[in-house]
Amino acid sequence: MSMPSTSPPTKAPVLIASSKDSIGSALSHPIIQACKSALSSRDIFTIALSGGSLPNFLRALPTAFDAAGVNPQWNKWHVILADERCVVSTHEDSNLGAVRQHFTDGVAIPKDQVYGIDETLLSEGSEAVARSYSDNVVKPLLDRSDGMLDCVVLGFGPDGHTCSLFPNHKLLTEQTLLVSHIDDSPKPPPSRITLTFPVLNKLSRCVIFCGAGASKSPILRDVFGNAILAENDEMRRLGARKLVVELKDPAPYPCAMVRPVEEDSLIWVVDEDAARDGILMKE
Ligand SMILES: O=C(O)[C@H](O)[C@@H](O)[C@H](O)[C@H](O)COP(=O)(O)O
Repeated sequence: MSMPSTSPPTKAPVLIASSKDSIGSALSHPIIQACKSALSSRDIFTIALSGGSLPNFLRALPTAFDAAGVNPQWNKWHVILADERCVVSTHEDSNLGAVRQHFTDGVAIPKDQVYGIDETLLSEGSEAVARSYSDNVVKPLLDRSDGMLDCVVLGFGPDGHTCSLFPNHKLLTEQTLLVSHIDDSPKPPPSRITLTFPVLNKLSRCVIFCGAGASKSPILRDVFGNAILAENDEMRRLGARKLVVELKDPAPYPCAMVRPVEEDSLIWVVDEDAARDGILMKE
């Protein structure tokens, strides 16, 4: 289990999958570790998931658990959304819809342990939706999980946003709310709810970033400094390589501002296309 630390990390491991097709198995590795660690201490595994391209990568999880010889104990999983668009779950923009379609509908996580927004509040606006998600979903799960989410799996956009925390937006300075609303998201749709930095940096045992494709490469180039190869046999088996990279200061984008203070609690998983100009050239 990770030990509390007093200062944010200055380095992070990066797993580089050989292609977009194999990123799911590389991503599964730290999720399996987080799940094992959580279930060895508690009877519950709490995980927050982004939307975008991420849910599709999670399709690899059941096979990866099998290959690792680890029982996922799906009935103990509680899945929340790192951010959600203020739409009903059947809408094509719904992150819950994508998470269900690509991941949770295919495994034995009880449906009532995959937590969407309260759609009856949509007519009242995004602030009411965010408050309800905080009070009725996030806070109770934190209580059941000894005060911290076990695992948070995030995407990052070509502008460096993560969750619905966008560059230069006032939400970057939110200190109090666990879940906030946003009505001017530069990425459509404009109305959303999102976990905030207090959750990502103080109340998360493990944060995993995942992204594929050349559009992510300039972001990685700005976020990371020097890289050192830290390959190991386990990574080779997954068709991936492991580097340890410096995190540049000051953090240039919202995704780089995620620096959970627990030791070994931040990891990035990308494919070769995303890493090519941003990381590999610094090896
Ligand atoms: O609701 C959202 O818009 C997502 O949760 C968002 O934060 C996403 O993770 C990034 O935009 C990366 O998306 P891609 O992986 O599709 O580039």
